Parts: sequence; C-alpha cells; structure tokens
Amino acid sequence: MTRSSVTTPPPGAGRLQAAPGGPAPGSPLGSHYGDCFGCGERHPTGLHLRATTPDGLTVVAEFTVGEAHQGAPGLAHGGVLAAAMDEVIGMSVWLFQRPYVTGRLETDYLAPVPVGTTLHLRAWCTGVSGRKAYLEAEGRAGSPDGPVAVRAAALFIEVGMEHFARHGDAKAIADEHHEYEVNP
Ligand SMILES: CCCCCCCCCC(=O)SCCNC(=O)CCNC(=O)[C@H](O)C(C)(C)COP(=O)(O)OP(=O)(O)OC[C@H]1O[C@@H](n2cnc3c(N)ncnc32)[C@H](O)[C@@H]1OP(=O)(O)O
Repeated sequence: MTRSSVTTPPPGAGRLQAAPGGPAPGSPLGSHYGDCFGCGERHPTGLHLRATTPDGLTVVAEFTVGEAHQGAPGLAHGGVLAAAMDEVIGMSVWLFQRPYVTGRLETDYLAPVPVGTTLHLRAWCTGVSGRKAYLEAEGRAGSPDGPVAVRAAALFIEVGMEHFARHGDAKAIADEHHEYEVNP
C-alpha cells in the first residue's frame, strides 16, 4: 500500500484492543443505518455490504459489483470501489464500540473490476492515537485468496454521537441507535 504520512500511525500509537461489549469472534456486524449507501438494506442501488468479524479485531465483508456501480461500461466505478473501502473500514466502529468518521481515505486501484465480480473485503486497524484511528483495507476479486484489486489506507477521527445529530438527521439517528444518548 502506498500510504501517506497522514494515514501512517505515529511512533508510540496503540493497538486496537477488543472493546468490552464488542462483537465476539465470528459475529455478524449489523448495518448502522438502513438507508446507508454502503451497508443499508433499504438502499435500492447501494453496496449492501454484509460484514462479520472473524476475530473481534478485523472486519470481512463481500460486495458484488452490480449494473448500478459502473464507471466504464462493464467495469466498477472507482468512486464506488472507494466507497466499499470506506464502508468496510467504517464497520470497525463496531469493534471500537465508539463512533468514528472518515478524515482521509487513500485508495490504490490495482486491477479493473468487472460487473458481476464479488469483492472479498477485509479491514484492519494499524494503530490508535488519541481520537485518531489508522486503518487499512483490501478487496480481493472472486475469493478471499483472489488477486488484490483495490487497497486503501485511512485516518478515522473519533466523534461523539452529537456529531451525527448536529450535522445530520437527528431523528433517524435516534430511531436506529436507541442505545446511544443523542443531544441535538
Ligand atoms: C453511528 C455510527 C456511524 C458510522 C458511520 C460510518 C460511515 C463510513 C465512514 C464515513 O463515510 S463518514 C463520512 C465522511 N466523513 C465526514 O463527513 C467527516 C467530515 N469531517 C469532519 O466532520 C471533521 O473534519 C472531523 C470530525 C473529522 C474533525 O473535526 P474536529 O473539529 O472534531 O477535529 P479537528 O479538526 O480538531 O481534528 C482532530 C485531529 O484530527 C486531525 N484531522 C482531522 N481531519 C483530518 C484530515 N482530513 N487529515 C489529516 N488530519 C486530520 C487534525 O489535524 C487533528 O489532529 P491533532 O489532534 O494532531 O491536531
């Protein structure tokens, strides 16, 4: 991965620890919002990522490229592939058990991805320093051992739930996240 200094953990950064109350190894990770383009089951043309954590520390998911995801005819749009990277990395909020948002996302495209291809996605955390979490992801074509078609490195920033209430749809957040206190 060609990552920049912004997405490289600084010396002394901590490692991701399994959060108390976090998902057990083998658990499915739910959608954080039904209308999310990345994971929402209600989104008509979204990515419909379904994720699990094999070990409580990493996230794996699958995304099948559809007609609605094309850039060049018959091939996945690069922005859609970046969205898949963002989403599988973003699923790590379930491991942290705290809300984070993307601050920076860097993507390497290694091979074109035809419509109909299932990308096997994996995301892992490379370090945590204060509010900053450093994460990477890869998408392999066809199988978990297939060729790497896309890679990403990201800096995520921890926010409070009030971030979503203040800037977004406070009622939708409250409806889908009863376990959090939201103070718009
Ligand atoms: C309910 C759960 C929902 C989960 C959703 C997951 C969905 C998937 C992930 C997404 O797509 S999130 C949507 C896309 N991202 C955004 O909309 C974020 C927009 N940006 C912001 O809201 C703010 O810029 C942000 C919260 C990230 C930071 O603002 P703050 O005022 O809270 O913090 P600040 O600007 O002081 O930055 C904190 C630190 O992070 C650093 N930082 C922030 N953004 C950065 C950036 N882009 N590049 C490099 N460094 C960055 C910043 O330099 C600083 O470093 P230091 O502490 O060392 O000084």
